[in-house]
Amino acid sequence: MPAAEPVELELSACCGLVTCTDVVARVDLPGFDNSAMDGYAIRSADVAEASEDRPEVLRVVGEVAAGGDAAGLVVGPGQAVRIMTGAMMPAGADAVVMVERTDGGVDQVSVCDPVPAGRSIRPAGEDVRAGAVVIPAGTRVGARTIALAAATGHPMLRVRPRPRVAVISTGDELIEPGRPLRPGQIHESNSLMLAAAVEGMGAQTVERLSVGDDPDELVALLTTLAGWCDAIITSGGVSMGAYDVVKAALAAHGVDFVQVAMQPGKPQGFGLFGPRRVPVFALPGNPVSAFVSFEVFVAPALDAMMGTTHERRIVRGVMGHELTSPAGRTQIARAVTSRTDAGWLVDPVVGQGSHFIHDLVRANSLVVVPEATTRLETGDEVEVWLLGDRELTA
Ligand SMILES: Nc1nc2c(c(=O)[nH]1)N[C@H]1C(S)=C(S)[C@@H](COP(=O)(O)OP(=O)(O)OC[C@H]3O[C@@H](n4cnc5c(N)ncnc54)[C@H](O)[C@@H]3O)O[C@H]1N2
Ligand code: MOO
Repeated sequence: MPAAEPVELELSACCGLVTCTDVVARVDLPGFDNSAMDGYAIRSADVAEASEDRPEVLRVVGEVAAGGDAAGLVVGPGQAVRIMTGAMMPAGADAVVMVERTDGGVDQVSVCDPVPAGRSIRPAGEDVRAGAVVIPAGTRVGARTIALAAATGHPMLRVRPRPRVAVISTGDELIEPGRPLRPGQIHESNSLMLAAAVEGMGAQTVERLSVGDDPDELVALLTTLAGWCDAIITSGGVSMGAYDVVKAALAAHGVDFVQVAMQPGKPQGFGLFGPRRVPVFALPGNPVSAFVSFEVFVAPALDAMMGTTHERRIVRGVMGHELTSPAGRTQIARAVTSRTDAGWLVDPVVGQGSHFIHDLVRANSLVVVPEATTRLETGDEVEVWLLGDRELTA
């Protein structure tokens, strides 16, 4: 999947995106020697003999707060300048004594402790030097990266734009959650799940729709969406049923429908639709199948469009109980995986059918059972993909 052309975006719009040039610090961090404490800038030699019983008394010759210019201030022998956290150090001072270790005086101050030279001073450039690469190209931007870019003087970052993704659920049986169900109907959940998964990756869900089993309507909708979206995800209608609308509608439009040796997620469709060759991921309708298909096929593609490689958190775990698996298909089982003293312990959830949404949410991981394995015993080693979210129910 080709990566999108880079754009310059304001920092506030960059969370979840990937940088495509090195970010070079425009300023030192800290930008100037400054105080780490509210207190007094002093000369350490002046307070070398100070104690609770015999405090050193210094004359306060000025005050500097954060944002104030200390250029006109000089601390001479026997003198102090009142200083606030983040304020510029005045010339002559080589340490700061925190206010709690003084009497807090305004015209003169009694200091109860000796402080070594350099105490409570944050030197210029201690954290970052101007000109240093602080955020390499290819970094996924998060809250902390945004802070670093801002602090080093960058209002914008060069990133790959958020892919604009349309999510379409298909099926005459689907009813918006909250609306009453007639016999045979169910609440639509896949479009909401897939839209959230898209957003969770840093991509953007620009349309979320649920349509019925009318092939012409679906083709017309995709034709419109493919005029401006970057990717389209459908769910349902890809299997062998008489009303499998996605397959019926899109097979004639360059979308291939295949059976993947995987469970869940056996029936899949993929193709490039319309003149803009927009990728269409036609996922199966069973909710667990749709989720696993997103993880396996869609997430890596969206990451590639955003200019990065999809990284899974893979660990080796040990089965906490047995699990059967279909022959000839790689099973992506759902499990609760926990870290123990002996390593990662893997407990597959009870409901491994493709319709068990509650058990999908109970799981915090996916277990990869190889195609040739039909049974895992307690104690067998397996590959586990830890899911990166914080969804966990009892
Ligand atoms: N004869 C065969 N039947 C089926 C096969 C097969 O090989 N031969 N494969 C099964 C497998 S595996 C899967 S997975 C499903 C995939 O079916 P579809 O992609 O055609 O999906 P639907 O039939 O439309 O729906 C399946 C199931 O999921 C529910 N669903 C659909 N969309 C949503 C939604 N947006 N939100 C919530 N639930 C949804 C739907 O009501 C069905 O229960 O096919 C098997 N059949
Ligand atoms: O592939 Mo289906 O997804 O086994 O339930």
